[in-house]
Amino acid sequence: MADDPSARQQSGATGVVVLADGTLFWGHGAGAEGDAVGELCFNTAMTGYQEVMTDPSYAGQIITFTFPHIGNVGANAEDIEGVNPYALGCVMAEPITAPSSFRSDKPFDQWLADWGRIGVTGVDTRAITRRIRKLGAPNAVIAHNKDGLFDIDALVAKAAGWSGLEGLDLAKEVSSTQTWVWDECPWKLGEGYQPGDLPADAPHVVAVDYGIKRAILRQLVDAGARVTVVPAIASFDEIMALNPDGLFLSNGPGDPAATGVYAVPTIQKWLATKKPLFGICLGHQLLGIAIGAKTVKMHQGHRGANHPVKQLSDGKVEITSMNHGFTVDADTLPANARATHISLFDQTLCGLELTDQMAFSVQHHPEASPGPQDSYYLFRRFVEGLR
Ligand SMILES: NC(=O)CC[C@H](N)C(=O)O
Repeated sequence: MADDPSARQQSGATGVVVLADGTLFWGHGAGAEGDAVGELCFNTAMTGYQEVMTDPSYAGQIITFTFPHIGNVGANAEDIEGVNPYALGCVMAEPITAPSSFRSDKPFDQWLADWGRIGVTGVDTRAITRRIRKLGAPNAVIAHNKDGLFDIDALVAKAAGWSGLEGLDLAKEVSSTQTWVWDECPWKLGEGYQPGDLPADAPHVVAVDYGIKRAILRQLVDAGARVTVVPAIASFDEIMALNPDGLFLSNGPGDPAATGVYAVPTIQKWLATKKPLFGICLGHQLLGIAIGAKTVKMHQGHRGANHPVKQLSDGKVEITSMNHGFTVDADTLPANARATHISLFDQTLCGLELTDQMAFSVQHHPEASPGPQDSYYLFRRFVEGLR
């Protein structure tokens, strides 16, 4: 008898996560209806689901939240890291929790729907996480239909037919296309985001936007830098025309090797000026490639807000926020670079610096949002180096 996909529907299910190998995780749809294909990952942060969803580095990815109380602080217009959600959707264990926060404008479910993002709740997120840990991050489709109508074979084919994140330059897609000035500091209770108000002779940082998080921009300003943001494809000459004291390379989505095709020549020209450089996450990976190191795709990636990272100079451990699926292979660092930080979860490289000029980068997210603030010192170190 011919296979009947409808026979494989689960009664009452309005949402499903479909892996490329045909594995199905049934649940209840939330947010927008429809389907989206990308890489399925997991994030272990206990707070900050809205920041996570709007981090441009999550473009092309579907996030499984391992923390069950998603929705408890609702959604607002302030806690966003990019202009809209970049993650394709999210998978949750429990129904979305009703908001209980004075800062909430709307329930998370409504926010997802308003932005056209799909959620699936009631899923065994531990089973997904165990599977990713064992077998790596799969390509998958997340789908929501309020009548429970899914063409499973078509969804499996869509997941299996997606080319995957490797080789994908997504930075160009999420980057701003214009040059703009950022002048805002972190948020204060009762006051909101603070103005930068920096003197005209404060050091000037040009930040290359490969998918930059707003929290990074706020930390740079808070550390005392005037910041101009340029598109990912900005040329060396365009950057130099802004007369920067330092260059910042942002976080961003996709495969660093693919973005490196146009980013690396610009970075190499900057390094030749010997002026300071600081990179975060994708920016760290791009600096790595620019100095001749190699990046590799990780088995499962690091995504969460509790990742211990050791500073190799003094053995200090900082608890960090992370979101990456690629890593710089420490064994490929050139002679004029050294490892500065490593992950205590798997010893992967988490920071590097050049020994003959001020250029350094970290794989984790010192700006947090969400996550611990142990690594804020890196922004001060960079901006002090510009004076
Ligand atoms: N947050 C980031 O900048 C992510 C960098 C890169 N896209 C990765 O997944 O490793």
